[in-house]
Amino acid sequence: MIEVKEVEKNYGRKKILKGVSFTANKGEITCLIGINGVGKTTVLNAIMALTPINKGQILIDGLPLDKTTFEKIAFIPDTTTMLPQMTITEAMEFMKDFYKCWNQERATELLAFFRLNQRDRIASLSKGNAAKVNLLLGLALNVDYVLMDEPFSGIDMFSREEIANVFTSHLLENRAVIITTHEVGDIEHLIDKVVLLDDGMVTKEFSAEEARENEGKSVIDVMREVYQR
Ligand SMILES: Nc1ncnc2c1ncn2[C@@H]1O[C@H](COP(=O)(O)OP(=O)(O)OP(=O)(O)O)[C@@H](O)[C@H]1O
Repeated sequence: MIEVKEVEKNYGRKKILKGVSFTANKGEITCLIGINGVGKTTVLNAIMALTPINKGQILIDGLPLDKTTFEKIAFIPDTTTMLPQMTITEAMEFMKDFYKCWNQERATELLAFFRLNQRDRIASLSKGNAAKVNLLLGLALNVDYVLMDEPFSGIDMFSREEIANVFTSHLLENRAVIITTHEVGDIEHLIDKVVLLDDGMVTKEFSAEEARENEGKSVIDVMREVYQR
């Protein structure tokens, strides 16, 4: 389980996170939602210890962040992290050399899943295929926790559908996934838990299924109520 407890984060004098708390469990997809600049990426960066927090605590399987906890988490950013001249094969080889938990079999499966050509160079990829390569490189790691920052950003409808299919595949089974997205409609039916952020705080945390079944509300309906839009 990932536990984010009363996390506060300032950039200079600006308070970005003002006591954010939520949990993400294995076998569940937790979706962090909020308007531009509310701090969604900051939360993911804090979980990866890419940015220090000012207050609060983040626990992975009950333990504070350290070298061993990083081996349990894959971070899938919304930008390409590989060198543009690399081919997809070279990017995969780089990951294999760098991470002990690289799973080549799963990488090969993901190549086929996303119908990618491993000889293509990173620089030549469309935005949709670049996002799929990011997902491939992250999901091929044998880790329990996966953080995805805006995997659907700027991507056409068909690629978004292909990416959404990964959520119902065995590739995410038994993992805890935290995703940030503005394209809620694409994965609304796949989300287990929703964490709504506003003004540096969690304004609502709810089960998407319970909202659907008990109140007949979609995630977007609940968002409209909370944000009064
Ligand atoms: N390294 C940094 N230095 C200073 N301010 C930063 C830094 N990183 C982020 N911020 C600020 O922190 C706030 C939250 O940024 P963050 O990227 O976490 O928001 P977000 O919710 O992910 O936004 P978006 O939906 O646009 O991706 C923004 O006001 C941003 O300008």
